Amino acid sequence: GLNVAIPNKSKSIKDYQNVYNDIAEKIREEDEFDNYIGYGPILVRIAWHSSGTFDKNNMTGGSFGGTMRFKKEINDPSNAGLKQADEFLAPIYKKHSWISHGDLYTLAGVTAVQEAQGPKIPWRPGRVDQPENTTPENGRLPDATGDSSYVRNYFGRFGFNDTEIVALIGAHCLGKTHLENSGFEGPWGAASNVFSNEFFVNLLNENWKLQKNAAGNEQYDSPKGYMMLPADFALRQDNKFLKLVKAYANDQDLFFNDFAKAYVKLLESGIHFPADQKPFIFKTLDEQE
Ligand code: HEM
Ligand SMILES: NC(=O)CCn1cnc2ccccc21
Repeated sequence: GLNVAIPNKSKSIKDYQNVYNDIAEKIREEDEFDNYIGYGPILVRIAWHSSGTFDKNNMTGGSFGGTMRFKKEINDPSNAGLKQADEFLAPIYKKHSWISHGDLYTLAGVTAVQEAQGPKIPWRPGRVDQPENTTPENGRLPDATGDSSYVRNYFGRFGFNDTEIVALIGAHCLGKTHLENSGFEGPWGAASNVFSNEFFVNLLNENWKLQKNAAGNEQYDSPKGYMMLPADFALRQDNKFLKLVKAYANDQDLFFNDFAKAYVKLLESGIHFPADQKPFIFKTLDEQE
């Protein structure tokens, strides 16, 4: 059924900014993680994967219940590598255990985008931890080998349109694929921890070659050592997606605005918030110097 947010009346934006700051400082502190990419990208991924189990057809899954904390969900093969994000957040939860896990995972994803110089992501608390038996079954996250109709159909389960789909996948400007996690590898070039429209610029401008990687999976590789998943490349292979890819490659502000809106919609999928609950917009560490 529909999940109704229950904001903690005793907590203000100050309390949540403190959690944001602890996450942001820990990201800065532990900068050597994953060959100096840092924890930002996998915090974005755990926020997306905890939300990405939502299914509007039966109103199950999504970020509300914080079920990523349970073995069944974190051990989903689609979540390979995300235990490191969960372990990163454990001391944050220990210090602020008044927060729900659903709010913590999504707030971490907001913090990571903003601290990577990305757009401001308005965020609302009120997710309530649900018991282990509400954990959705494995297999609700997308397949990296999908084509454009697979991708459009997959995100249709959330009610996302083409603009929201292309904008969201632009988060692949962050981090990298790891053979041991997903069976895809790269980029060998400097994977980025700065949020930008580079994913779209590379997708359009690089000289891509489809080839088998060391795990025997096909991926697109470029002479500069960049890579794209088949599901990434699918955005070039559909006219409506391609139009959006070009728009974002040529206008980073447009990408930032559309990404912020779609990311909020993703992180809040399946949740009803009180009409009068205004979102919080957090300051970055740099803005609080
Ligand atoms: C068609 C949809 C998508 C597919 C098939 C997909 C697939 C993947 C795969 C296979 C990886 C590599 C994981 C690893 O090997 O460590 C990855 C990483 C990542 N994904 Fe996606 N993804 C999709 C959509 C999204 C969305 C909507 C977001 C966020 C809004 C996102 C954010 C990320 C980030 C930040 C990483 C890098 C993680 C790291 O550096 O460890 N992805 N994705
Ligand atoms: N800069 C790169 O070539 C890596 C970009 N990239 C493409 N698809 C991706 C999927 C996840 C993380 C980074 C990804």
